[in-house]
Amino acid sequence: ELFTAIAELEGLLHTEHALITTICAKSSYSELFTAIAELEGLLHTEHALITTIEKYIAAQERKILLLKKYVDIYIEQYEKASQDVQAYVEEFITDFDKHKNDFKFPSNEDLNGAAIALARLQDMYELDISSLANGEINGVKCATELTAADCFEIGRQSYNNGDHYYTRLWMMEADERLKREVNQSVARSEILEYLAVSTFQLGTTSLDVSDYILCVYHKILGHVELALHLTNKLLELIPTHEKAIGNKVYYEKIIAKSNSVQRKGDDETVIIIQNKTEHRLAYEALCRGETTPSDKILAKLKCRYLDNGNPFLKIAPFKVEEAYAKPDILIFHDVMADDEIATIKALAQPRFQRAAVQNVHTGDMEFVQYRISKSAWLEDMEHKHVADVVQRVEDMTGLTMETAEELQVVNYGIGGHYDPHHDFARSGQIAGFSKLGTGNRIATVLFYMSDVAQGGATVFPYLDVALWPKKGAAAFWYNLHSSGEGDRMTLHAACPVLTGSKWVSNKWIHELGQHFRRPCDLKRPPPELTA
Ligand SMILES: O=C(O)CCC(=O)C(=O)O
Ligand SMILES: [Fe+2]
Repeated sequence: ELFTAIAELEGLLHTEHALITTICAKSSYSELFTAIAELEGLLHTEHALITTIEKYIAAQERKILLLKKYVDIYIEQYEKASQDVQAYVEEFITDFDKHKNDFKFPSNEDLNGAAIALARLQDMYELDISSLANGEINGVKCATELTAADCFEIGRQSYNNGDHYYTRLWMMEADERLKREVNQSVARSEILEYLAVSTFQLGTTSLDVSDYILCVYHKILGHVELALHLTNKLLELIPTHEKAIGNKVYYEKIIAKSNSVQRKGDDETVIIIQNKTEHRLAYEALCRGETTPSDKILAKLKCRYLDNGNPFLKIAPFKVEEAYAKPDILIFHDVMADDEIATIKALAQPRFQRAAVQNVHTGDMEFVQYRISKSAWLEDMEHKHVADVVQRVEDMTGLTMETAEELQVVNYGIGGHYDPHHDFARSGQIAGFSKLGTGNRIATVLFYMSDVAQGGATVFPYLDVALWPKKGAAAFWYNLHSSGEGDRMTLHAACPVLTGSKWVSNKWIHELGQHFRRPCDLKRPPPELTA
């Protein structure tokens, strides 16, 4: 800015000089008059320029003063440290310890949770590790590139989670990246150590990568040989590495023993079969947007305006889209305004708690891997916007809100999800809401308070339905048959968020008080649909 300003000023001076020369050279008054007027305008410009430059200089002087202040602090610290380094460091650590709660650092638990979430995303969305490490998701650049040390850290966390499959993959990526790094971010010996151990472990155990995946490792290539090979490489780097020396002896013993037994084949490939259940595969494909209901089912679905006989809604009816029929899943478009969403988010955020579930044996609240999100409850009275939204649910559904639960606001970060579940409580099950004496959760209204960049669909695995979050829209379905029995077909899930953040709010409507609004039906549901 200074550069531009000075250049302008110079130009201005030239103009001014030329003008004065002209004025002096001319004798006509009218011309002088015109020239003076111009000169006045010029003076204004000049004044504005001078003020700007003065402001700029003042700002620079403040910066210099700030820098000088820091340099003084550093000089003081440097002098203190050079007198007695040890005392200085000790004092620093005690001081830091005292204040560490004032800062927010990611804990080991955070790091661990991040590694689990990453494995979930890799698995669910079939992400390629190298592109991920390049900061790309599905060809879109989303983040900065990972260093070998970053990949190593993810691998280390995977190892701590007992996930040798991903440990191996991340350590291999770390090793690849290390080859290209000028300033090596991690020691190769550390990578090799984890690589060897995870290779060995992967061969000896059939492991659960997640609840649903059973990896079967075929011992075609001796995993022990591979682990030994990696350990030898490690020993080339650090011949005195105690653990490696121990492992080498151990692996050699196993190989010697197995050599005396007839080896089955000499095919040098590692085959890992992911043996997921059919249900799990269908769920994952649905989350990736690969499946839809059949054309026959889709052809019957309609869009319509709905006023439920309400005079106000005659003027501005709800825009309703059918996402599925029997069980009916409806999408209401534009039922939460941007300012309502902003209010609800702002009220919920300070109260957010990580979703926890009660342990049936101990009664303790525990964090669970199948539901990762933060949530808070809002009362109608807290804000007009909350009350308005709840009234809207009554208008949309025709059901009373008297016995409904408070509005639950939920936020999912990257990797946040909720595995397939029913919203109703099964008979005999003690869900938190069962104690209310208002009956079961007859229906759900799920508001979308954000779009989601990638992932994060609400899916119904039995129906092949995927609802993609659209800010301001809401989904509605009955969880119970009109007989009062749970409708098993309403099984649904929140797919992991791949990029972006997902905000929703749930309004769970209860049975009590709905008898005239949704009359009971003694006809039992068809047997295949009974829970
Ligand atoms: O977030 C979603 O898409 C679904 C949430 C849900 O099913 C629940 O909270 O019960
Ligand atoms: Fe749900």
